[in-house]
Amino acid sequence: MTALHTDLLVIGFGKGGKTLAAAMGRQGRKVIMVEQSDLMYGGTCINIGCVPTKALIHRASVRPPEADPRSWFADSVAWTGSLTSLLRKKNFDMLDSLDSVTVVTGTAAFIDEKRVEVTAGDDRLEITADTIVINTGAQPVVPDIPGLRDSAHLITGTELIGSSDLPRRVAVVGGGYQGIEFAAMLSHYGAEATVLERASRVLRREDEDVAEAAEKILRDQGVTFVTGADVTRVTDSGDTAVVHYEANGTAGSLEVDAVLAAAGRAPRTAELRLDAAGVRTTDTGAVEVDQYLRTSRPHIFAVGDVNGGPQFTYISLDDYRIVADQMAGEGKRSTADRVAVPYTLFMTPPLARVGMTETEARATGRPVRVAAKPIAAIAAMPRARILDDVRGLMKFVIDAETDAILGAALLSVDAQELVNTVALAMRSGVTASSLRDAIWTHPSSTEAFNEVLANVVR
Ligand SMILES: Cc1cc2nc3c(=O)[nH]c(=O)nc-3n(C[C@H](O)[C@H](O)[C@H](O)COP(=O)(O)OP(=O)(O)OC[C@H]3O[C@@H](n4cnc5c(N)ncnc54)[C@H](O)[C@@H]3O)c2cc1C
Ligand SMILES: NC(=O)c1ccc[n+]([C@@H]2O[C@H](COP(=O)([O-])OP(=O)(O)OC[C@H]3O[C@@H](n4cnc5c(N)ncnc54)[C@H](O)[C@@H]3O)[C@@H](O)[C@H]2O)c1
Repeated sequence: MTALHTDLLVIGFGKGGKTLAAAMGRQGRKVIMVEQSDLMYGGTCINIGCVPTKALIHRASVRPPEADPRSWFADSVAWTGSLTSLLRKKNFDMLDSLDSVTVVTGTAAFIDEKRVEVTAGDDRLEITADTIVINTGAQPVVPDIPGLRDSAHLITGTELIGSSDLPRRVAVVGGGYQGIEFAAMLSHYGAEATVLERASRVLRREDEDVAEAAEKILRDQGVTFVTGADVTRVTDSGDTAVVHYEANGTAGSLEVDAVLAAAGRAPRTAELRLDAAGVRTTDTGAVEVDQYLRTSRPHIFAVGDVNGGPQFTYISLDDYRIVADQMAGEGKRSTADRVAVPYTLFMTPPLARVGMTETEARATGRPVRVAAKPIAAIAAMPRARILDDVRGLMKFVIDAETDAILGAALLSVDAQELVNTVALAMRSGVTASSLRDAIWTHPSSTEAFNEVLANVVR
């Protein structure tokens, strides 16, 4: 077995790890990046996550009327494949072009707290490192439903976006981010999508008025929701599967071509042999870290989905900043600094959120003011009419005493961009009145803030 020593070993080509590898490599440190698959250079987001899903969602919205939806789906999958290949190559080159960085393709596992073994077929490589960063991401959870794991019709999101064959009828198990985005996307391509969600409603993190508005848009578009659903069994029957469930005391079943597992993603640690290194995990199977992302072994860090934090690419990127600050900065940055972290659910139009919901704000006991308006009623936002989509609403939750913005829910065209302005305002202490009275370009979606923030509804 060959043995190497390096300053920094990164396990997994995710967002935080690759950014750290490039930054430390540019500073002249010796870095080894280990990635288990050459189809995953660049990690989940660009290969099987954010980028391909949003590309397919976008392509669904630009289908020419004369194009057959199924052929358009196949074309879109091919187009998306070219895009991810391009990004994968750029990501590989970003590290490979640095003299001090080596990319090793193989699966990493700890031998002890300083030594890691990388395996690729019969090849073995032993690496020792001063600092080790675990960035192995997460993997889909397939719920333990009788018949599901053995069903020939079970698919994950990765399989769905890699196949040019659009399933005609799909049961989506789980109504979280993946469930809703995939169901919305599939229905845009003409498939029948039914979301089976265990909880009593979808989007349960959102205020009821916001969740209802979003759900109505999805239902109008053709997505079916079964909430309070206990999926009891999946049985294959030739070319189709039958999904049996109980919801609100009633038994039901669905015959479908595919059953999509969208019931969450669990930290990926199984292959790492963390025990050998003395790296502890939490009850949920994540690598246990402190606010500086150090594991129970101080020279080993964990960044991204594997450390059990919010599963977003930009959180993995911020994890990089914290570890880089530990390795080469003042060591002050921590997860505790994070304020007003926004997120976007990419339905059409998108639902973006930041800060507290109205329910959360009222639960604090402070006086709360709510400013809101349906998009169709906002005269100062012709942008939505130009894009021919006036669905949705905007809602701001404001501290009635201090005028501070406590949170916002934006269900509208461009919401994925708008929310970043609101988040920056919240972080910078910009008041609701300042956001309301600011000068914005025209025609833009941001100018809606002039009108919505002036419309106090309660
Ligand atoms: C369908 C889907 C859509 C999403 N959409 C969004 C979105 O719109 N916006 C957003 O912010 N987030 C989105 N996410 C979440 C986002 O993709 C993840 O939070 C993010 O990619 C996590 O990055 P990471 O740094 O944790 O590692 P990852 O990017 O997951 O990288 C981990 C890497 O480690 C490798 N690896 C694993 N084990 C080993 C091992 N033992 N040895 C060597 N290599 C190993 C894996 O092959 C992988 O390449 C989406 C996720 C999915 C699945
Ligand atoms: N736009 C984005 O930012 C985006 C998009 C996709 C994924 N992601 C990330 O990926 C992560 C994983 O997404 P996800 O949607 O798989 O997970 P999730 O945790 O968001 O949602 C999983 C849903 O499945 C339900 N569920 C679990 N078991 C079930 C069962 N047996 N039957 C019915 N319902 C069941 C849960 O109640 C939950 O609502 C998310 O947490 C998110 O951070 C982000």
